[in-house]
Amino acid sequence: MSAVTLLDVRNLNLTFKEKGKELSVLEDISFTLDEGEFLCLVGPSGSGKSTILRIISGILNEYTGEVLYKGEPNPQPNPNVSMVFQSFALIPWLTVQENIELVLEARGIAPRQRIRTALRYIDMVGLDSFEDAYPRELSGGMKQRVGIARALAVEPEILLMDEPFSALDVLTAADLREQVVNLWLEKRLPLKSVLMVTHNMEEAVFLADRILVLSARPGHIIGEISVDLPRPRDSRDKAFEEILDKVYSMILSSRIKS
Ligand SMILES: Nc1ncnc2c1ncn2[C@@H]1O[C@H](COP(=O)(O)OP(=O)(O)OP(=O)(O)O)[C@@H](O)[C@H]1O
Repeated sequence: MSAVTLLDVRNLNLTFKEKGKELSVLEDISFTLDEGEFLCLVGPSGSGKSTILRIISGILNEYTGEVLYKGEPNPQPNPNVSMVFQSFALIPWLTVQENIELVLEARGIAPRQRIRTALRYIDMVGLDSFEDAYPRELSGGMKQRVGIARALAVEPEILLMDEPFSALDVLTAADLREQVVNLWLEKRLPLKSVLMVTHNMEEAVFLADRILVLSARPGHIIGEISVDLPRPRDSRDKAFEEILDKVYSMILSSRIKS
């Protein structure tokens, strides 16, 4: 039985207009995200990776093309989609719990339920006893745990992640990567699929079922690589290295051609 397609992105084109100049950013981007899939988008800086996430999350809507969610036009915003940001995007004057409750309030969840849900997700990301801390009191890794808890607390089917680990030190990033993959694999949550943007090819091979490689701006998809490796993955395995080489070669060959 083939998997249900959650997102169907068709022929996205986007040109930003700034100070009378046109900047073509996305060129004919088409891909799908299936139920149960972890999909990574990699590509050079400026290739439009974040722009694709912003379109899917409904923040940007000046594109041409289509985004379908389960075969229907993607609602803007789509309550089944939430996002984790590279810069954490926490509100500095709110505590950990209040940061999470805020998104629940925006979704119309009643106060008591908000408290219960926020505490459950704070616990899930390993931050129990930090409910009352302010962002300034937290390390980068802890801030991103809050970012992840906040995104999961609205119980999305699709998690969008925009370079979520790139501002963290190597060990913290490795730890959080593993936790995210476990939360997704455990299937305890309504979360079905993840679409993640990263600069880090090794991270993509570690996490993804499938990697889409974007060209330099204007971004178009130059290739797709399936990562058919058992989990947990080890970057020192030969099969891992072979796939990583494929990703690098695809990016390098597109640079040589352009
Ligand atoms: N609102 C905007 N107005 C004008 N140009 C924009 C706007 N947002 C993004 N851009 C430009 O669009 C291009 C793509 O940006 P985007 O952030 O999507 O790329 P990216 O692949 O995510 O880059 P990076 O990996 O560096 O984060 C860049 O050249 C950026 O400067």
